[in-house]
Amino acid sequence: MAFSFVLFKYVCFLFARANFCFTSIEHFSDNPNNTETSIRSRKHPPIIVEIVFNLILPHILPLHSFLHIPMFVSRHIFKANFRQVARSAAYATAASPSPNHVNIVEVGPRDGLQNEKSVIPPHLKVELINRLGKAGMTIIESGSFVSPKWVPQMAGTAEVISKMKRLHGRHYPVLVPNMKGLDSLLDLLSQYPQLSTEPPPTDEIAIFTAATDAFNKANTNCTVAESLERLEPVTRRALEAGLRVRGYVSVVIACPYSGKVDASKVKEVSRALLDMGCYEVSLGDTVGMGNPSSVRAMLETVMSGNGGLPADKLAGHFHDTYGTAVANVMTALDMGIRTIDSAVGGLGGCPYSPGVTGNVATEDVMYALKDSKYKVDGDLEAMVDIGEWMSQTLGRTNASRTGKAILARRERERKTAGAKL
Ligand SMILES: CC(C)(COP(=O)([O-])OP(=O)([O-])OC[C@H]1O[C@@H](n2cnc3c(N)ncnc32)[C@H](O)[C@@H]1OP(=O)([O-])[O-])[C@@H](O)C(=O)NCCC(=O)NCCSC(=O)C[C@@](C)(O)CC(=O)[O-]
Repeated sequence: MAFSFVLFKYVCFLFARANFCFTSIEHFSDNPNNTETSIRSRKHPPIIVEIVFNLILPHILPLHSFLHIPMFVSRHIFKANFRQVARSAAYATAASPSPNHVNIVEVGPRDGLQNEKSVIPPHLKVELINRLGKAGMTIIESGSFVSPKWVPQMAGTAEVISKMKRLHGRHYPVLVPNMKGLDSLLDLLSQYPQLSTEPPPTDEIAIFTAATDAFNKANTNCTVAESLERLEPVTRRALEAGLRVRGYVSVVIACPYSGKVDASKVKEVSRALLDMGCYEVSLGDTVGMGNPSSVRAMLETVMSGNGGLPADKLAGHFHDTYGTAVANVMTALDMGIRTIDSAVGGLGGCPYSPGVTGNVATEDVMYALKDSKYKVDGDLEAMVDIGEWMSQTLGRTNASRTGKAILARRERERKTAGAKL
């Protein structure tokens, strides 16, 4: 009997300690500069469980009880404060090991596939994401919680992100256009046990708007101002749920409906997204008409003058319609930007920009930065294999110049080796 009593006391104590550790993780993860722990700490036990285990039981069975009251109080005070901080301060896309480390946001599974003619089965998307993770991609945009009536290719995202292999320390953002999309995502996340050692399906959403009303109406059926109004509560709720929020501004150079874009509008919309709580804004040359000179001019306007945005809050997102995407990436890097969106095999297009070709190929970016002062994560040879596999599977031409060159080199080497035998 006495033994059982002591055992019970220790179980209570251990539970309280575990709860305290868990609380500490949550405080830490709410620190916006920490990107690693947030995935394990979206929720905490119901308050009644805490009261029983942290306050009542330790007093009935007084063991380290002096610790529990301050723990309980601090937990509930700090929780609110850290959330405030999270909203206004900044995450980094990833903790960059050096000032010349370039973060690649691999957008192939989302931006790359959303414009395919046929609907791609979830298992194929899962396979693509798994291969990209294995090849060392650290941020993989994995799908969209948008209306399947608008973008049928993104249907099944919940299944994809539930089934893909989630690697620790990686991020798998998904696009969310409105509260309905966020509701669906949060519903899914609520099914994952809070103390699981498995990362949840995602810890990040991306919201999107544009620099022109015409494009935004075609893309999301509302003006830019209306979209910002719609996205503010979505962002707030996502941050409260412990998710990272990234923003996109489309058509930063040219709009397929209204022509040349005023860069000061790009600056204004980007600022609005950062003020809302986005940790970073990706500037999309959606139609791929930019060249180094227009990209530089746009970035100069966005980054300088009154309310200029810092380079570490911006990312470059270039489509390759005119073959200038790699040059535009180099221009953005030269201007201090260190996050680039790209898609394996140069997959992509945009459903609301007819004629637009894919994103800059990840392989081409990796090759362009090889032996330079810039460093990127990932295995180029493995990415070439993935780009070729995906292109063949989709029955499309591999759009990566580097991919094709490396495949040709391998073929030559294979023939030379065969001839020697
Ligand atoms: C924003 C809406 C929904 C407005 O579309 P809407 O028609 O105005 O919305 P609604 O609220 O009237 O709803 C219409 C129907 O959609 C449903 N619905 C509504 N929301 C959702 C949702 N989240 N998930 C699932 N279903 C949804 C809703 O329930 C309803 O269903 P019904 O009653 O008719 O059966 C729509 O315009 C939309 O989904 N647009 C998404 C477009 C898109 O995904 N574009 C591509 C991504 S952006 C991009 O590629 C650019 C980027 C980021 O890569 C950067 C660059 O290159 O520039």
